[in-house]
Amino acid sequence: MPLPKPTISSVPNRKLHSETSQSSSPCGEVHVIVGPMFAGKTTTLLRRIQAESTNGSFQAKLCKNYIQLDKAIKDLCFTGRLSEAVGLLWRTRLKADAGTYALLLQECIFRKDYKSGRRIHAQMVVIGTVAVIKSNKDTRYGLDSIVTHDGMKLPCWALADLSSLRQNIGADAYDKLDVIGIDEAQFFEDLYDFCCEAADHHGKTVIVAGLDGDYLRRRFGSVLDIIPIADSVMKLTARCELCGKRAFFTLRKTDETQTEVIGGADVYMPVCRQHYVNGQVVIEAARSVLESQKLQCA
Ligand SMILES: Nc1ncnc2c1ncn2[C@@H]1O[C@H](COP(=O)(O)OP(=O)(O)O)[C@@H](O)[C@H]1O
Ligand SMILES: Cc1cn([C@H]2C[C@H](O)[C@@H](COP(=O)(O)O)O2)c(=O)[nH]c1=O
Repeated sequence: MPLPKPTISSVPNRKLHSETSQSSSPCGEVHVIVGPMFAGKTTTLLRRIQAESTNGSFQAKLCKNYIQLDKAIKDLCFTGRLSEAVGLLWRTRLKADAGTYALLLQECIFRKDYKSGRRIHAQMVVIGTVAVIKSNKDTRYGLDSIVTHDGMKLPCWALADLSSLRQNIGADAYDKLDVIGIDEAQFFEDLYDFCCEAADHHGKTVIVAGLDGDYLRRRFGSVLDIIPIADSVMKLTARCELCGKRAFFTLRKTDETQTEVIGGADVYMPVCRQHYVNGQVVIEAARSVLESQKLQCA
């Protein structure tokens, strides 16, 4: 006996853009990506954002013009003519469908064409697909982009707190958003409240990337607090800088003791358990030598 044809509404946990209004179907999703520094959290966040945009959680209205535009852009992308594809989108002043924007963005990132990427991202925010946010405490690569350790880059909103997103992009643009990506989540104090509201009441898919632990392996910010409200949790590992094994922890190389110290490979390195323990011993020893030298000088 043939199975009944699946309808859009039978697809679990997926919504059309028109269903995301706050009054009708408010259910969104929360996905959490954690791990030590250099584990690929930001890279995974960028990939998931692209995948979400292509998945069809948001659908632009299809009409003849859109279909032709999408096909033309895709053909240009697939034959490596990215700048022509971006130019075509601009000249026609039509909205492409979400998958096409995602493809363009992916191409821009892949070809390191950040100028076009910025324009595509701005357009995606306006038409209502995705907003990418990072903490404005992360000043390592400038404030207007999230950047991976190997140079992938995406324009973003650098905010002090998540509750200011709506005000920054405007209520209309916020309502149209389907996907919200948050990087450096450990620095946002209002992470829990924001994720609850955005996913439970505003129907957003929220993808969160951040450090679960600090350099002393203590919980960092509110990242662990959102595990109970998450649909999925992904714990990534890096490579231990000292032996190449899987690295679960981040070792701080300097003698600063405050929790928040912005930095990259100059200050931190990912390490396995063995080298974390050894490293802590070495750092403690160095610290006490320094302390005693300071006392002698005094
Ligand atoms: N020790 C390391 N282990 C794994 N990746 C590393 C390491 N050092 C540098 N990298 C680079 O960092 C990239 C991951 O960067 P990113 O996504 O920004 O990580 P995260 O956001 O978790 O800090 C990797 O693809 C790799 O090129
Ligand atoms: C371990 C640890 C890290 N930080 C800071 C250092 C960086 O600026 C970010 C993490 O960046 P990444 O994208 O995960 O590479 O957090 C800190 O302030 N305190 C710490 O203990």
